Formats: sequence, structure tokens, C-alpha cells
Amino acid sequence: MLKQPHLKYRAFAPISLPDRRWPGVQITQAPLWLSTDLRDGNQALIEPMDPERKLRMFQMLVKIGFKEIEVGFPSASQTDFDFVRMLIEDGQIPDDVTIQVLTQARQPLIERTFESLVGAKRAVVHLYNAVAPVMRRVVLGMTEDQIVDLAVTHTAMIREMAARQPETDFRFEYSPEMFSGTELAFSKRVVDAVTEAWGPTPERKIIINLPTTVEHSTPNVFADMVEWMHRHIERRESVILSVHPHNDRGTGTAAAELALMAGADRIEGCLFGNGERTGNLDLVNIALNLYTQGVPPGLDFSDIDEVRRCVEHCNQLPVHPRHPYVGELVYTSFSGSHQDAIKKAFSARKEGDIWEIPYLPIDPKDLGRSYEAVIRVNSQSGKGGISYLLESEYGIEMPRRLQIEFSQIVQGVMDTHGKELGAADLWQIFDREYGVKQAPALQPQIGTAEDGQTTVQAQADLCVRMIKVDGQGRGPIDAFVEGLNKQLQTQVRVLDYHEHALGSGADAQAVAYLELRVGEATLFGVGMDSNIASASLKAIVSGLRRAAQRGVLKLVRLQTV
Ligand SMILES: CC(=O)SCCNC(=O)CCNC(=O)[C@H](O)C(C)(C)COP(=O)(O)OP(=O)(O)OC[C@H]1O[C@@H](n2cnc3c(N)ncnc32)[C@H](O)[C@@H]1OP(=O)(O)O
Ligand SMILES: CC(C)C(=O)C(=O)O
Ligand SMILES: [Mg+2]
Repeated sequence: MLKQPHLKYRAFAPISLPDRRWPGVQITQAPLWLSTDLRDGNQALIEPMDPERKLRMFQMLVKIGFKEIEVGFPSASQTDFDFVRMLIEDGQIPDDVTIQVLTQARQPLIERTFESLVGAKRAVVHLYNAVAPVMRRVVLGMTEDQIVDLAVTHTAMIREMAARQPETDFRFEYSPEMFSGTELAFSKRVVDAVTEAWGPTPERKIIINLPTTVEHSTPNVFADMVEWMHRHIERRESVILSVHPHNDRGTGTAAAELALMAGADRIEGCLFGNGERTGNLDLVNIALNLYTQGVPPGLDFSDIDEVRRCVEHCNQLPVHPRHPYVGELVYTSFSGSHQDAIKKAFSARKEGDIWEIPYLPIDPKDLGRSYEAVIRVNSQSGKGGISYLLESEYGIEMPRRLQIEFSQIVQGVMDTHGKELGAADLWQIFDREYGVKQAPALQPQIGTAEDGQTTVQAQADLCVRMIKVDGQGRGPIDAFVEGLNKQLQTQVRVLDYHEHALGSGADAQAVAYLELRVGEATLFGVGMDSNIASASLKAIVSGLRRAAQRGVLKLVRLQTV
């Protein structure tokens, strides 16, 4: 075994392009898109798609808005051939969509490819052959001249065959396979020769597609290569310059973005990055990256979960929960400080504002995702997330100090059970702690004394004992507390008061949050009632019951009911 196994690898060589321009370029418009889900994606599946899956994928791609779709390698298998026939014969291809098919540079395969396209309104025939030194040497066993000849001969063959099927508007794409591993001068030589053989014009351009068949350099090197081709190939005005990144180093998206800055007009890839090995470029990722920079991608991902379900069904492969933009967890925040910032930013945001929500680079609603999933509560969470869930799901708008108090209670539950808590769990804990739903009846009678003060008579079930309250004060709360204090050894004071309405119409409720000082202890009580005064009195009782349960409430008189 080698002591230094890394020595068997060769470093990629930087490109000499001292006046490179791409680093200063900003992407201001979407590229032309080609989906190769049904070809490069399909050829990489454990179980290639059956006709039902292929059609479902095709229809989804059309719905998303792809205008160029590579639908297969029709000369490779009967299934691919039949699928292309079905699309054409069943009129499945909308007028504004062009199908594309791939072929090797071999006459029988090209003939079969044209056979599959009979009757199509429009089609792109996509020819490839390897140009990289290792492929020339090991696979094709050809010299540079022979490779150029292979490409040119078969381009001319395609041109002739296209002329024999004039009912179809044929376009042509050429890929120097393994462009990313090929000497630039040789790539240019092959590409120029093919372009000349096809004879494009600015009105009828050829597509020259530069594949990162295997990604083995940093994206800046690929960008240099693309810019070099962009600036050096002949007839550039008659060429649509396309790129086809794979993702072996995990930088396919970066490579594609830098390639666009470097002069590429068109991008090939697959939804959620399916494809050979680590996948093709993820089209959804790059399209939504543009979207979040204010550039409309021209592709519709407004129901991204529907797209994901379709892709998972067709590919029989799951999309990772952390996959950019679509994963189950990518709009979810567990950690307390993130939740806190998100909650505050949502409250500060006004309709029409620029999107500036920390930790959420895109509005989940734009992709058909809801905010409900944004915040989930586990042991890493704090008051922000807990109060966000109770507010968004149950309309409970806790004041800040209650948020702090309640989050400690939730933390206690979490420490015991260790599991994630949903909004319903939080509501249950809240209700149990503050006794909101099953609060004991008070039967308050509120009146006015001769001196104008408010009088309150009520019954208060303080857990330890039911007491009769009879008090007088500046308002119902003051009167109730005065009445209570006559009976309690531990004195009660209201420190703070918040209330809000919950719901509307006949079912509307008032929720009151009262911060109480009970002897030495400070704690909250919460009350809910259709009557706002009753809600406040219930909140006081809620706080006192909690104080009694903690043993901080002492009665002085035994005036029970
Ligand atoms: C980077 C890419 O994704 S390229 C697309 C790859 N996709 C696929 O291969 C999926 C579909 N392919 C197939 O079904 C088959 O490979 C076919 C039908 C195309 C060809 O099948 P076969 O004739 O049995 O050949 P095989 O599969 O072994 O391919 C290797 C042969 O193709 C030749 N070849 C490879 N690429 C090309 C090319 N672009 N042009 C001409 N010949 C080529 C090789 O030199 C080799 O020839 P050899 O058998 O004389 O040594
Ligand atoms: C056929 C070509 C474009 C390809 O898929 C690749 O090189 O990755
Ligand atoms: Mg590929």
C-alpha cells in the first residue's frame, strides 16, 4: 500500500486567462434551460423510468415551463424509442416545447434516432463524442485528427438526414464529451470544425454544449474555461453556448453560476440534481438562486412539493430533507436564537417590503410551503419559537416576560421527554400550566358603590380552598385583588396587565395575561372568557392557583364558601 495514496492524483491545472472578465459580471437574466431528467437523469437510475413515469415526468417538466426537454437516447433502447414515438403520435408535445434526443457518432444509431423523430414538429438532435486525452487513448483509440473527423463526419450525416425529413424543424447540438478534462485548444478545434460542418447562422444557431462530464476542478477554473471558449470559438454569434455541469466535487451549482457569468447562454441539468454519480446540475437550485436575487427564472416552482413528489415517484429516489429549497427541513428552525430572529423579523415586516427574514433566504410561501413548518421546538429552542408556534397556531400572544416564564416550563418538559414538541403539544402544556380551558367558574357580580368605586363579589377556587371574595376598588381587577387580600396572608399585587381578543364575532374571546406578585414570588396567570373583566379575574385566580401549587400562597382567614 502506498504511504501517500494521494500522490496518485494529478492536480488540475489553472487556466491562463489574466484578463478574465467573469468575476465582475452580474447575472441579470435567466439562461435558456434544458432538462435532461429523461436522458442523463434516467440513465443514472437504479431502475430506469417505465413509460408511465416518463410521461409523468415529461408533463411535469412542461408544467414547470421548460421549453427544451431531452427526452431520451432513442437508439439505445426500445423503451426510449417508443417513448419518443408516443410523445409525437399522441400529440403530447406543446407547440412551444422542443424535444431533444441524444446519439453517439455512429451511423446506425443516428439513423434510428431520425426514425424515432418522424412527424415531430421540432427537435434538437444532440451528438456527442469524447474529446478528452484519456478517452482518445483508452476508449476510442483515436488520434486528435480522427476525433475531429469522427465529429465532423457525423455532423454532416445528421445535416443530410435532417434535410430528408423537412416536415421537422431540426436544430443541432454538439457536446465535446469530457470538455472539463480536455485541452482547451483541442476543444476549440473540434467545436469550430463541427460548427463549420453544420453551417449555423445568427438566426439558426448551433448549440455547443460544454459538459463537465466529471467535475474535477474548482468552479473558477471551469468559469475560465467557459470564458476562454466564449472569447475564442469561431462564429460565436451563431452559437448558443451551453454548459452541462455534473457535481462530483459538490460544486455543480457554483460551476453553473460562474459559467453564466463567463458567457454561457444555456444550462443543462436535472430537477433536484438527479443524474450520473453525484448527479447533474440541480436546475431547481440554480433557478431559485436567481429568483432570490430578483431575477425571474421563467420556471414555475410555486408548488415545489408537488414537483418533489413527482420526481421521487419517477426516479424512485428520495430527495434529502436538507436539499436546497425543497428538503423537508429547509424552512425549519430548531435553534432558539434563529427562532427569535425569525419571529421578530416577521413581526417587523410590512406587506411589500423586500424579503429580509434572517435564516430564511426565500419566502416559503413562494414555493407553496407554509410558515407552520418554519419553527419547530426541541431542546435547542427558546422562547421565540415557542411563542411563535402558540401565536401562529392558537392566536396566543404572550407578553415578553410570560414568554420567558413559559419557555422554562417547556424546557422542563423537554428535558424529561427529549422529543420535538409541536404546536398542539405546546398548547396542551400551556393549558395545563395556566388552567385556561377548564378554569373554575367565578360567578362574579360586578357593581358600582355609592362613592363610584367598583364592587366585585365572586368565588375563587384557589386549589387549596374555595374562598368568597368581596372587594371594592378602582375597577374590577383592583376590587377583586382588594377582596382577595382581605382573606390572604400572602399579599397579592398586579404588576402588569395585557389582553387581546381571540377570534371574532359571537365566538370571540378575550385573553388576559396578568403578572402577579404573590408574596415574594412573581408569576403569571392567564384567563380566557367572552367577557373581558371575567378574563382578567380568571387570570388572577390562575396565577394564585399556580402560587398555591408551589406552596407560596397562605390564607389568613377561613371564610370558605
Ligand atoms: C456522458 C454521457 O452521459 S454519454 C451518454 C451515455 N449514455 C448511455 O450510454 C446510455 C445508452 N447507451 C446504450 O444503450 C449503449 O451504450 C449504446 C446502445 C449507445 C451502445 O451500445 P454498444 O454498441 O453495445 O456499445 P457500448 O455500450 O459498450 O459502448 C461502448 C462503445 O461505444 C463507443 N462510443 C462511445 N461513445 C461514442 C460516441 N460518442 N460516438 C461513437 N462511438 C462511441 C465506444 O468506443 C465503444 O465502442 P467499441 O465497442 O467499439 O469499443
Ligand atoms: C452527453 C454529454 C452531454 C453528457 O451527458 C456529459 O458529458 O455529461
Ligand atoms: Mg452528463
